Amino acid sequence: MRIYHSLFTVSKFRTVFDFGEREVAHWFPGHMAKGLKQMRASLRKVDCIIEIHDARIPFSGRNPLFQESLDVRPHLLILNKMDLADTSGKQRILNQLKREGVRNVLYTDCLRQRDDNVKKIVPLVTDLIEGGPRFHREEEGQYCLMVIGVPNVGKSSLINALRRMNLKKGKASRVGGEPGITKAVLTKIQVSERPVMHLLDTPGVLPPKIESVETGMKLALCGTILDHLVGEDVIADYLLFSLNRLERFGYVERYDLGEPSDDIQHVLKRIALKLGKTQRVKAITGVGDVTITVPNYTAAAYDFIRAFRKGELGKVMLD
Ligand SMILES: Nc1nc2c(ncn2[C@@H]2O[C@H](COP(=O)(O)OP(=O)(O)OP(=O)(O)O)[C@@H](O)[C@H]2O)c(=O)[nH]1
Repeated sequence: MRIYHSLFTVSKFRTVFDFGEREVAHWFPGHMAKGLKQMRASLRKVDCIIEIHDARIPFSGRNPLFQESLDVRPHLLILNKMDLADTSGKQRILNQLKREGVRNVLYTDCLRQRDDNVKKIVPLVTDLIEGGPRFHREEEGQYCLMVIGVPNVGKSSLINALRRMNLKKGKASRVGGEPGITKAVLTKIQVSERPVMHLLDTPGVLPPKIESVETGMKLALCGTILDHLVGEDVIADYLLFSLNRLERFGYVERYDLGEPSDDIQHVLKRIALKLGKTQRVKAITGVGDVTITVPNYTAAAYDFIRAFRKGELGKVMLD
């Protein structure tokens, strides 16, 4: 990959992103918070909470709403999608998390067939549970875990990876439901024999905590908020801003741009032309109608965002 002169970075790129008058209040649809109450009820039956979040945003958007339940039980933070994250500053992140009281952290890639860190989860969780008092549940002799996190961070993928690795069979055997647990979290999946450990097979979906427009934009970039609520055009612009800020210039060659640019209209136009995403529109002129070809900016924005989410524009750390 070509190295672009850092002078370019200093002189031509925006140093701050103009978020305008955007309102984040509607970026998380209210109905998604509905599950929280249900989740709180089932948390009482849980010995360890596995919170999963996107490794590209270890701080942004994590929801502390369940924290009161955490006081009495161990908590493991899984930073997933590590294959998409720039983990060179891992120690800084672990230190900051520690200062915030988050001590148990594992990085995972749940799509990898055999991820060594996914393998570490059951032994680590066992240590955590056995190292602390199990209020109310001392008599049961079985451990129950719950996976929680904001949308699209890989909760289901983690559950599948745990099943794949620990059950050594394609499909998990289901164990009977318990009265008093809502239907949505009725099913438990065994993930370990010694000690007997179950996982509630329906993960808890938390609404992301969107404390600022920038947090919202990072969450959107990682696919945690529905794109259309934020707007693909502004997500694409924030992506361009972020790639330039992080000096991830893979997009320049991918889309034959020649040199980095900070102008999203210019970049999207080049993407559209490169990918053949153009539209023919009729224009009325003084001498009659003519058909002209114009770039499809929306389709180009989609491609740009999708390429980023697949890791094709390089690994990043957005926090
Ligand atoms: N690159 C990468 N992608 C992943 C990883 N884990 C999950 N994904 C992808 O992320 C997307 C979301 O994964 P899910 O497991 O459905 O996430 P979820 O948290 O259960 O999503 P919701 O049901 O929307 O709350 C899917 O496209 C997965 O293939 C990972 O470790 N790396």
